[in-house]
Amino acid sequence: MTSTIERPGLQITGVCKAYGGLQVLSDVTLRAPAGAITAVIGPNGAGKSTLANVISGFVTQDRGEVVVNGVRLPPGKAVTRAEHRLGRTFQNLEIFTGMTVLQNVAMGAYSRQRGSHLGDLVRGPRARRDEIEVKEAALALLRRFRLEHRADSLVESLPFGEAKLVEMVRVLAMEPEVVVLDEPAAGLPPASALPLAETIAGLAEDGIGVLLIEHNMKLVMSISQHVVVLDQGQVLTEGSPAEVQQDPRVIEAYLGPGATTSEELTL
Ligand SMILES: Nc1ncnc2c1ncn2[C@@H]1O[C@H](COP(=O)(O)OP(=O)(O)OP(=O)(O)O)[C@@H](O)[C@H]1O
Repeated sequence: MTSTIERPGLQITGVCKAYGGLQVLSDVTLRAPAGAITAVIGPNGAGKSTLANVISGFVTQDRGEVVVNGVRLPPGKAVTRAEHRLGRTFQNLEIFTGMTVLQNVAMGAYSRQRGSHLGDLVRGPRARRDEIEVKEAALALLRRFRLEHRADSLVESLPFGEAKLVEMVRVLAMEPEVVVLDEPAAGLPPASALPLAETIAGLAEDGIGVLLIEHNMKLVMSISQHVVVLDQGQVLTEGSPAEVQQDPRVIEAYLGPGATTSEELTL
């Protein structure tokens, strides 16, 4: 595996975005290096989802750039992200209903191949070879995440937690260098928190740069190496989980002026 020095991961520099008169992101600069979990936290409306949308090309920034391993990503072009090895999960689950779990995961692998030889996928012996490879890779991922018994189930028949895991596995099938996880714990029962934490930590151990956008502070503080706090579209502060939890500005941003307890940030 290449070293993290050769693969610097995700770099966001000076990103600005306004909707009408509302400045939603102001000069946001942060980095999510390969092999580590970088969390973005902040109160409701801080701009976290907008930032995820800018990174993944669903929203076009007014200024600033998004770079993955030294390559600048074209603003507002979500379809290019797979070829730049950037994957993303969504706050509101994005899965392909009407398809099986295996087909969902295989779609991730196909999107990786799309740039190279999509035409071949629908004709010729190479197409059949590719199809077999894609299926085997998808099955291997399902085994790794203990989902192989669900391979032939329609994805909409799964419990919510497993469907979310399928979404993540589909992203991994793209063999991403960087993943943006938008509130992976949202809607999950508390019992799912530990396996989810292990899954996300495993991505970083595999060398992926993880940008984790999350409201669940216990999850964030237990697995992140670096935490960036957004407030009103600006980076309020950043540091280790311990530093951020103790920062009076962070406590105030979450709990209001005059607050002194960090209880809510350590839940
Ligand atoms: N398409 C849009 N048009 C106008 N305003 C928008 C649009 N998208 C987001 N906003 C506004 O931008 C601000 C930031 O929203 P965003 O969803 O990015 O925040 P967030 O930190 O993800 O919030 P939450 O934690 O509640 O998901 C909010 O005031 C929101 O109303």
